[in-house]
Amino acid sequence: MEQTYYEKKEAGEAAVDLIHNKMVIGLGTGSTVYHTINKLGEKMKDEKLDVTCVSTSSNTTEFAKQLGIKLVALNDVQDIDLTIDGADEIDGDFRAIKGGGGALLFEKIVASSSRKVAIIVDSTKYVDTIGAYPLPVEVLPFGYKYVFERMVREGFQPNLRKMGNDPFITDSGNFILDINVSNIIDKVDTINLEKYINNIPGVIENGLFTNIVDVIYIGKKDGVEVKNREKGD
Ligand SMILES: O=C[C@H](O)[C@H](O)[C@H](O)COP(=O)(O)O
Repeated sequence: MEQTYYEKKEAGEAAVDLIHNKMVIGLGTGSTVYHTINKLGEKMKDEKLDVTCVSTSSNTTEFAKQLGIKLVALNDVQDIDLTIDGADEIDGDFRAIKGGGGALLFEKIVASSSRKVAIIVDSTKYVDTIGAYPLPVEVLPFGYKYVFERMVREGFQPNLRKMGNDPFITDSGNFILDINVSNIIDKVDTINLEKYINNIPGVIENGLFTNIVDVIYIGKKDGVEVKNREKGD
């Protein structure tokens, strides 16, 4: 088994231990959460676990349905007990970059609605400082060129994400600009950067998750390391 795959599986499955009967669970998106969803499906059958889930993407919805996992719309729950999701990068300050798969908008809304957020990653994604991974920014197709040009002027070196020859379209019908924040991430307050980008007219959301993550599960070759955020951080 490839090392990264193994680490994703270990981390994804370990986080299922956080799920208990009658909980409302936010299910993230991607190849790491795939293992969480799969394991949850098994646990629901084996232990007759009764949980209700909220999905963050059409892909996750499809997979969870195949496993018979009970899904409800976010608007139909009071709040979410726990969300489990992957990330493209995360650091020791519990700052993450998400959206490599294009699901950042629903992921951020679901994570923001959750009492607890667990991020599951393989060891390559746990870094000293986030920023090497391009930051996904979801933009409205209307006038996206304005946002693009502004990003160029401000040194963010944007790339319009493509699917073949066409723009990649998110589940909400928007485009994604992948921008470079590697030069500034250490020079600015990332909470302000997250807000600054979202304040540009036409930007819907960006993949910086600066003040949301409570616990990180890192898959490693010799097991899973769990890092809990200190209260008050
Ligand atoms: O849009 C996608 C999400 O933010 C994913 O959670 C993130 O890209 C990590 O995905 P994966 O677990 O497939 O590496």
